[in-house]
Amino acid sequence: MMEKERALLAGGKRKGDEGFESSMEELRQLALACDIEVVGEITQNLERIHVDLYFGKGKTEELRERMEELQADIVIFNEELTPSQTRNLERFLALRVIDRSILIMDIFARRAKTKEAQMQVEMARLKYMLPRLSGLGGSLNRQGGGAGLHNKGTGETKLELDRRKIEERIARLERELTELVGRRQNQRQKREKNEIPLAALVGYTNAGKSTVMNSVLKFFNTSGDKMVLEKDMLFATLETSVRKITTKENRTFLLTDTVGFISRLPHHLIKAFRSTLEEVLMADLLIQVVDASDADYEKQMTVTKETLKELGADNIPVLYAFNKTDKVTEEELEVIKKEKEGLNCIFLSAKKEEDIKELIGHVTEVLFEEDVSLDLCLPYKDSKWVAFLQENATVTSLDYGEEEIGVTALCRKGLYEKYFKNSDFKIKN
Ligand SMILES: Nc1nc2c(ncn2[C@@H]2O[C@H](COP(=O)(O)OP(=O)(O)OP(=O)(O)O)[C@@H](O)[C@H]2O)c(=O)[nH]1
Ligand SMILES: [Mg+2]
Repeated sequence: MMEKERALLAGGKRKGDEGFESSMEELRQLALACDIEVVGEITQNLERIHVDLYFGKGKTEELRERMEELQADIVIFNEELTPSQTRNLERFLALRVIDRSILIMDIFARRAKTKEAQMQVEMARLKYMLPRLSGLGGSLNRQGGGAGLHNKGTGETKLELDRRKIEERIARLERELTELVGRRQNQRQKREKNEIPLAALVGYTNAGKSTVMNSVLKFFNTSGDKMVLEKDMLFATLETSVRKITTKENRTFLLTDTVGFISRLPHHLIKAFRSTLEEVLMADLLIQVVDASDADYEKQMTVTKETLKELGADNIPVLYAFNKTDKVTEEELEVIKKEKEGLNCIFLSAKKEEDIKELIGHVTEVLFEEDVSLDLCLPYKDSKWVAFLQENATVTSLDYGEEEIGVTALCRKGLYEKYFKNSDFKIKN
């Protein structure tokens, strides 16, 4: 078996950064998920980040000593380092220096299963690498006899070549991704035409989105749609999956499971996954799943809110689903309830049938609140509209008369306006 890399974690705490300790713990989890052994941690209260080495000189010296002492192979910083910080630190420590972004991208790369997710991760990694290439170039130059970074040596030529190759690869990935996304948008347009409402499960990684999705499938679906992966690990889900849900009242909507968010998500990754998360932008309702049993749930809600904003999804109504209530005491629950008074929220355990039913009750209430009730008399030549309504609305009664078919149905406002409002149909009420 290959020996695991031994890592020292490093982080600087800025004034007022309440979530610092938990983000260090999260960094540890991220390292574990990358099969890295964490041998120690070094932190400091920082007034400001130093441009050249992240920490000040003294602390960096201490870092070097600690690494030697613990026989660490790498150091992992808790936030994204600039290309020059990485370069300077690697020179100073003579060891590999990585950061939180690399870990997250590495995990995404391991978990990506679909072609699209793999391409997105590759693109994020290449974009991260591009400005950092000169680091590699630097070492090439050193091999070539200590030439400086800006000298036109053989190293520089090689560097240019590498850079061009990467740029070409990025351009190609971008083209292919645009094509894929275009294809998906077509599917989406079809859906829009049908006016089936869409609710998206969003939230922090490991909050229980996929578990909620599976429970909904279990308790509401008869068509045996495929379950999604739920697991106690960071970023279990990397692609969005959409499933059709039909309630007892015969109301149909789409539910989508999405990639989880995390604090300090690498910027390139957000951009790369934006197309996947476009499902979220299309949603009529966001169900934000919150792990109520996590001491950091507040912070996680803030991060989710910020990420949604960055994606441009901050104008969609949100239903907050405080999950894992089976893991918290009555008292703790009361505190959260008081704290969140006034928010549109619901408390549940994803594993309890009655809770899931209540959740779906709320969801349908929001999704169908603007429904219009239709009462139509259709001549037999227009009977195809019966099938249309059966497919796209909730038909509540059908009456086959001698000349006409009487149909009553609940349909979405958009559907009503598009097909029925200004039509020649005889509308009863
Ligand atoms: N006790 C308890 N555990 C839960 C509940 N909901 C989810 N879990 C557990 O929490 C872990 C994470 O669940 P997932 O559904 O995979 O979380 P996720 O939000 O989809 O996570 P990512 O896909 O990584 O973003 C799993 O081990 C679940 O079994 C709940 O209501 N109660
Ligand atoms: Mg998931």
